[in-house]
Amino acid sequence: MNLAMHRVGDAWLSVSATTRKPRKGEVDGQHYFFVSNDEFDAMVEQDRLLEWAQVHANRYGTPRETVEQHIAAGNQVILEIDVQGALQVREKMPSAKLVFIEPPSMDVLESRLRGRGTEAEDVIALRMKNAETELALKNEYDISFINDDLDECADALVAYIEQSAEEKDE
Ligand SMILES: Nc1ncnc2c1ncn2[C@@H]1O[C@H](COP(=O)(O)OP(=O)(O)OP(=O)(O)O)[C@@H](O)[C@H]1O
Ligand SMILES: Nc1nc2c(ncn2[C@@H]2O[C@H](COP(=O)(O)O)[C@@H](O)[C@H]2O)c(=O)[nH]1
Repeated sequence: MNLAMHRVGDAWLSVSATTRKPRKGEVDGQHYFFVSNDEFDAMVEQDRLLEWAQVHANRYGTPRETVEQHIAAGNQVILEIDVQGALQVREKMPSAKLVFIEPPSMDVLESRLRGRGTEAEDVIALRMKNAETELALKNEYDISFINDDLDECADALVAYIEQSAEEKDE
């Protein structure tokens, strides 16, 4: 696996490994590293994942090596991960900032998931149930933003990342 991260402004976004099958248009190494169950098992056994979790019936994990290299170089790293993974990262890296991105309402989330047209009904139901569980853990996070207008939410996130970087440098 050729480990990669994407540059996002001044920060770096980690590409996760997953056992989920690619959706139409998803590219291996760009959206995720799409791996088999055996390959994921090997990454766990070799301690090559900073965190990992079973999310909506598949496994997802953050490759440790590139994240640690970027942090050692003084870069900011963004992980787009579920609540189980976020709490594992906080244990291992107490200075990590946890940002919860929440939908404007459960109805909006459901209509967005349906609108994507990539999940079967049973998977949409599972994602909705898990969203309730995740929302219940929102107070564990450092801050939360409502993802109503995408650009506004992205701007709020970028401003928080920049503010966190300034506080770290002080
Ligand atoms: N602000 C927004 N406005 C309109 N559509 C959005 C917005 N944010 C996300 N979407 C769309 O909603 C759908 C679900 O996105 P989301 O990232 O929440 O899904 P997910 O990755 O399945 O969920 P999760 O990360 O919580 O498991 C996608 O099709 C996405 O493009
Ligand atoms: N714990 C982790 N969760 C991750 C990781 N990469 C993604 N995710 C989360 O999985 C769900 C579903 O993603 P999808 O692409 O199938 O819609 C979502 O909540 C992601 O945040 C990871 O490396 N670790």
